Amino acid sequence: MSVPRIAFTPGEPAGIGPDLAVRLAQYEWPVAWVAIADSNMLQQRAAALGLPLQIIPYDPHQAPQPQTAGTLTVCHLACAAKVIPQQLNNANADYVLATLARAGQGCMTGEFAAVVTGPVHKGVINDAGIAFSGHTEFFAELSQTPQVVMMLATEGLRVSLVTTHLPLKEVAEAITYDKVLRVIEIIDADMKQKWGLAQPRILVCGLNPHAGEQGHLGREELDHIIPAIAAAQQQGIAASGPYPADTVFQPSYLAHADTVLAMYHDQGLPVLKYQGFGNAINITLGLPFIRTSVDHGTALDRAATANVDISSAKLALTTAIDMVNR
Ligand SMILES: NC(=O)c1ccc[n+]([C@@H]2O[C@H](COP(=O)([O-])OP(=O)(O)OC[C@H]3O[C@@H](n4cnc5c(N)ncnc54)[C@H](O)[C@@H]3O)[C@@H](O)[C@H]2O)c1
Ligand SMILES: N[C@H](C(=O)O)[C@H](O)COP(=O)(O)O
Repeated sequence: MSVPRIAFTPGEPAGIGPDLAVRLAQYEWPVAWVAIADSNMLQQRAAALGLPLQIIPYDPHQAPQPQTAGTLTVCHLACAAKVIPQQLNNANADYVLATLARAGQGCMTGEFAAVVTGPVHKGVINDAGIAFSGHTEFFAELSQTPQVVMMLATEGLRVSLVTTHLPLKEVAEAITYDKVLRVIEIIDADMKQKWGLAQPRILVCGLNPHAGEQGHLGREELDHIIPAIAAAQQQGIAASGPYPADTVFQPSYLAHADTVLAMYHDQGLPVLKYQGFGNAINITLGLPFIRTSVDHGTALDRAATANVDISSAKLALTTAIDMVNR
């Protein structure tokens, strides 16, 4: 059986992404994983951390081999400016996006079986004059996928989102029948495929307090969410709701859920991160390839220090491997 090859993008070079790459490389892995990054910058980070690192230049024509401890295969893309850990520099924004594009294109051609992403700094990319809201939207656009779904998962809880990185004042307008139904369909299909669940149970939140209180606190439930749930049910999908978001995150509801579908970022993710920050991952559903990610940001203050928890990065890589094998 051939060894899968998985791309890893460390993301923002001044943040902890390079630390994650160096520290993951201290372990053996049953797959070939290829860091798409500046190899000099990674070598410097290893030196700053006092860790051994043998960089192997990536050759796409060589048969993938399981990664041995202390080695890191690197597809070298050069940073535009010298990287100083903990100091953002918008001169490197294009470099960060080039690493994502290289990984996404490699996934689409079958060169990589999956991509695992480290954290990027959305602010510095926008400061460089490039409109960017997140990996989720970037990979959707790159692969010309009209709708994808952000899901974060930790032990005992998975939260999916209808809208992702959208200003709050635009959320209500974005909650439409078509969008909610399509998101439910993607979750159903992907959870069957990626987790092997026969009938994923999707608990759908309302948008408004108390799920709209029969229209007295907003009409999005009556006009869009309830009809979308009904249409999904007619297709045989185990979607239910809408549930008030302040009620649904309780053990009695979660016992009957494979995922909770929140309407917007900060309706669902604070609960997930309260439960599992550092031991959770982010997965993009609906893409034509597998993408998993860490659950945290660039943690600039910790770059090139010993105070970096790599649990989420490990989980993102092992989950990608499981998904590839499935
Ligand atoms: N996957 C991603 O690309 C991703 C995810 C979330 C946030 N971000 C971006 O990261 C930037 C900073 O965001 P933030 O400050 O809200 O969140 P953050 O996750 O970077 O930091 C929040 C807190 O958690 C700590 N922390 C984070 N990861 C850690 C780790 N692995 N080990 C130890 N401590 C850790 C940080 O030091 C900080 O105290 C923003 O630009 C945001 O957009 C990116
Ligand atoms: N919304 C994510 C979180 O809070 O963890 C994070 O911003 C990353 O999103 P992307 O995977 O789209 O970059």
